Amino acid sequence: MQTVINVEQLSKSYGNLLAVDKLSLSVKRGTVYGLLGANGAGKSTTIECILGTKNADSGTISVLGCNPKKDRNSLFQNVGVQFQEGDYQPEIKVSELCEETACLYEAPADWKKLCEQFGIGNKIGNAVKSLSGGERQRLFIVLALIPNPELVFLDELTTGLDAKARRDVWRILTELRSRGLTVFLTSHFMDEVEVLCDEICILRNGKAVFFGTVEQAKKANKCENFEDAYLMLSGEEVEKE
Ligand SMILES: Nc1ncnc2c1ncn2[C@@H]1O[C@H](COP(=O)(O)OP(=O)(O)OP(=O)(O)O)[C@@H](O)[C@H]1O
Repeated sequence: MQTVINVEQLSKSYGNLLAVDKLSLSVKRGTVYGLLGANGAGKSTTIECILGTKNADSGTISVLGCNPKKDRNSLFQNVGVQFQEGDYQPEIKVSELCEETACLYEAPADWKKLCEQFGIGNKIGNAVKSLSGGERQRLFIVLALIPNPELVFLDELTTGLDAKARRDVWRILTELRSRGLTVFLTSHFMDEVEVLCDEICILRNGKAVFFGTVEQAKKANKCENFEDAYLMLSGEEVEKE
């Protein structure tokens, strides 16, 4: 299977704080990869270094065969990114923001269809700022998918979504994966990780402490429940006696 993301020995510090410590990982095409860890573990910093929006101190990164620092244009066309809060004009409508985004890409997806799929089809005439938190979150996933990307980064995928919206997002992502999309996500919801992720990496204070599948994490820690295994590995809960 083709490798879509390859990270070798990535390190990044902020002053004295080592946020990412010699991290190496690789992601295969058509899979969902979960980067997990407690608040402050280094997930967003890793994603920003992979995207080239932050400078790593050391290490090598390849995304879709490109160097994210040097091949920005080619990556921009093929990679989608979900932002937590967008940088949009205050009065802009959903339709306008989608249209403006679609104009930036050579082969954009049908944004109206995406809005329908994500349950905000009836909101396209509304101002973005008037959307509820969960609706805005869904809009940001739509915006990430408008490029028709080969690879999409979804940071805190379903934070703020209600139960039905989360299930809908899972269903759509599973469908997109079956059509070859590669997904790199972070999530604090272990039920979501269990449903979606083919492989995971758990970070603890910037260091990778586990690579593998959800099943392997459970087995290695003798846990029936993945959240228990995750809490032990991530250091969010003291290990069992
Ligand atoms: N610009 C910055 N300047 C200084 N410290 C930073 C900066 N950005 C992040 N950090 C610190 O680096 C560490 C890793 O942060 P990062 O945002 O990567 O964590 P995270 O795993 O994404 O956390 P969360 O789950 O809360 O989003 C944290 O201790 C954070 O306070």
